[in-house]
Amino acid sequence: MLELKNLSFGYEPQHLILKNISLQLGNNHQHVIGLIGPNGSGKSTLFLNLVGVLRPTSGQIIVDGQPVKYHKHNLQALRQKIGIVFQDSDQQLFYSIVQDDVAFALNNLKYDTTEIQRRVQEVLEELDIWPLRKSPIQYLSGGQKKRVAIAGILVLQSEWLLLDEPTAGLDPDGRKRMAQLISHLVARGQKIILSSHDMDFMYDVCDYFYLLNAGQIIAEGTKKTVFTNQQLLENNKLEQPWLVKLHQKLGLPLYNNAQELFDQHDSM
Ligand SMILES: Nc1ncnc2c1ncn2[C@@H]1O[C@H](COP(=O)(O)OP(=O)(O)OP(=O)(O)O)[C@@H](O)[C@H]1O
Repeated sequence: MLELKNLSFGYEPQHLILKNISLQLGNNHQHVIGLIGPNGSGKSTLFLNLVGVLRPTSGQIIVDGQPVKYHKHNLQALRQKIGIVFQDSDQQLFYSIVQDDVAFALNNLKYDTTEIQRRVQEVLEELDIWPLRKSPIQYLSGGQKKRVAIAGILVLQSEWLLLDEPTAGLDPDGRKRMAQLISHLVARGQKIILSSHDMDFMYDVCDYFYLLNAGQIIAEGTKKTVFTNQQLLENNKLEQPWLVKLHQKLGLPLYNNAQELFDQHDSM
């Protein structure tokens, strides 16, 4: 479990971006946790605190009962426990050949060569980019780069995966594949925290939400609790997902995802 205890953070100490956040992630069968909030509310900053790239100004992060320590070897262990995929894939790719890039962290951690090859192949196949393994990264499209960046984290087999704006720049097919990838990862036990402004996507894939505004968690709950509260969404400049609009404006049942709606329609 990940726990934040009175966590505050400021890039400058006198100007706090995250303000006294306390929460427990991974409780109550939460598998895909959505972090939502308007631009500049602190979502990426919170992610960077969770993976130890940024150090809280005050308060603590506790991972499986142990407070995070910021020595180099502790941070290396933390990154094997919590992997992050940045919004901008260019931030985490080294512009080498795909398979070398994906193997980079495992090489750094001095894994055995056979194990590295096995994991890299497994993940590239899983993400459907095995045919690209020998391609130079600079020749890939944005969506392909995103998958390579995810592959480079998945090979670490971390318990937690943080995805910052995973659908940014993806076409509808890429977006659909991302949703499929998330459900596939969750089915095999991966815990995911993701942040996105695409509320339809978030509604589809997440099972619990935290709403961040001006560095504070101002609401949390299931998709039903958060997304049927129109005032809360308006106050925080968030779009209501189309399935919730169908429910509230046309009186349809509140479906969990589009597939549920279409299955229901087909069986009529
Ligand atoms: N490196 C930095 N130095 C100083 N201030 C920063 C830095 N990075 C972010 N900020 C500020 O911190 C605040 C929160 O930014 P952050 O990127 O965490 O928000 P966000 O919720 O992820 O936003 P968005 O939805 O636009 O991606 C903003 O006011 C931003 O200007």
